[in-house]
Amino acid sequence: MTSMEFFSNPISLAVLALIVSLLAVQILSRKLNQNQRKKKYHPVAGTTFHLLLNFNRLHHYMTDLAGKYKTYRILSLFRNEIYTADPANVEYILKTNFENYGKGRHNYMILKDLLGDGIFTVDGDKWLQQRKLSSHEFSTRMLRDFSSEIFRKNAAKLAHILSEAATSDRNAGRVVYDFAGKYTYRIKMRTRQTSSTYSKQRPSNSATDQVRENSVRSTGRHNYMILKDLLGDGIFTVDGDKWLQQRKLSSHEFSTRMLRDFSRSSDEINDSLFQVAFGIELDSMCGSNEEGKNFSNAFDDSSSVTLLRYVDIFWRIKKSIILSRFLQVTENDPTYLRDIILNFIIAGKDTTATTIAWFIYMVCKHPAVQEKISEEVKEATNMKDITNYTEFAASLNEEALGNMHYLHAAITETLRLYPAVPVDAKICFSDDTLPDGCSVNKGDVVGYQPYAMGRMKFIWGDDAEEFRPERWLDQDGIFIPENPFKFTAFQAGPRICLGKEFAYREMKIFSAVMLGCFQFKRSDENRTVHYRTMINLHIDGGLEVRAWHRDGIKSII
Ligand code: HEM
Repeated sequence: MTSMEFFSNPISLAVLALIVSLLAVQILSRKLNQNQRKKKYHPVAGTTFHLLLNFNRLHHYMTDLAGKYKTYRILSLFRNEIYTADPANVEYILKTNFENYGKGRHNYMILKDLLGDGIFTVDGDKWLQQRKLSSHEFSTRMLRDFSSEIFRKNAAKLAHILSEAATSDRNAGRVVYDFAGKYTYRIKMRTRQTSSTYSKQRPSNSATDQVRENSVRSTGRHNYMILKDLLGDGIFTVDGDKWLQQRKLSSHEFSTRMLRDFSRSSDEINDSLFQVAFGIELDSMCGSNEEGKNFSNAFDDSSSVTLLRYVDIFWRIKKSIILSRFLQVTENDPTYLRDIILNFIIAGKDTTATTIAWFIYMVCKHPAVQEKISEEVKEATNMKDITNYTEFAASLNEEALGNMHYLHAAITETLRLYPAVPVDAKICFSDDTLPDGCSVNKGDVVGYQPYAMGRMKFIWGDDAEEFRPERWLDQDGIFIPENPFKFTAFQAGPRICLGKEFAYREMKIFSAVMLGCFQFKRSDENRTVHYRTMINLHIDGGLEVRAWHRDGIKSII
């Protein structure tokens, strides 16, 4: 067969094509193998089974591994997990290649039942939108002043509780820890109140708007605007067709014998209404149902705030600055607003509460630090004799707080050793190589470890495990922040904690009031203090302390 005949024969051409493609596959796969062989991976330190076995002391276990390997792999059935304590790798995943490491579907599926589509669970545009809106809210002077006022008020309240315990010389119990929790719970109630109020804003379309316009005409726009946030388009706010429709429906319900008989058995109006309408027993009279009590209080507050609108000519301005941007964005999706709010509650609630508890634990272990903070607080507030807790708390203005460098350092040192978020996992979106030269694959979990990092000698020196606030101060006693990729308690990069300043303000006000007025000791110095393994680093079983009035402060109003 001549070459001409060979190339014009379809069978020989097909055979040739087959041989060429087989060769190509062989060459490619050899190259791929070579590449794979060239890839370097982090050392395997264990499996998820090992993490499970060490669950109760998980952070100790992971700290040991980080000390040994800096970055290591944990094998799991479905995906590799890579944990790093290496600041260069941390900077890379949190900042340099930020786009490639996010919450991902894995985190989203785990968290979404609790946190929905809030800032903690989403990536990309949805995250950016919430980040932008929240950053704006957090940077307002109004939020700063408003929150400081609440912190000071509640810190004074806490001082009264502690004073009572100190006077009666009984165990101050878990006052510190619980109060922090309760305080945030208050905020939660406020937020809930606001959210339930505002979530009454229904998705609007032109038809419903028209009905609304018509039905409010005779009540007067004035009343409607004042009442609609609390009462929406209910029977109290509307007229015309909308009122008639609700009136007819309710009259029918009210006239049924069943309703009459059922409601007769209840002897308290408020409660009965709830039971009748929704099947929920509020027990607002005896207060046995905590949720019911809180709901009733929140409802009363809403009612009072609504009435205030009739006399407060600034109510529209106030409304427009509270959550207004969030409301605009979520107008058609009340669930989204709920998610956003819930994420903020989760973000701010346990983080500061647990940190204050660890802080008190630390200053009990280090009485000299406790004394130094107390001195600093008195100096910064110019208060030699504290005679009134409320007055003292009120003296904790921005300037005074800004001068408390040692307190700032002690709180930061607490967070270095006991970070509220001890480990934080991202998902790798596409194959990548970390700065240490090791590869990570698409879908791998890549986590940084604030708890382990806070204890690494290669980051903090030989005294890494010691509580030493001085490490944060220069020779003039001025606080010097650390590289955020080494001190990762607040995360770092574009997704750094939004509430960092807010949290410091809150923690400094509470600590200043507590240590300015009282001396603390653990109730049982021999009891081992350990964390409980959960998302936030809680003290297992809480912290029991005793409080004494500081020199000269005995009975205080
Ligand atoms: C000691 C106190 C706090 C610590 C240690 C802390 C720590 C953190 C950490 C580690 C993250 C990153 C979580 C993640 O993306 O997986 C974070 C995010 C966040 N924190 Fe904080 N936090 C504290 C207090 C607060 C407070 C009081 C607020 C608000 C009132 C707050 C609001 C937020 C928000 C909104 C985010 C999400 C930021 C984003 O994804 O862009 N935090 N915080």
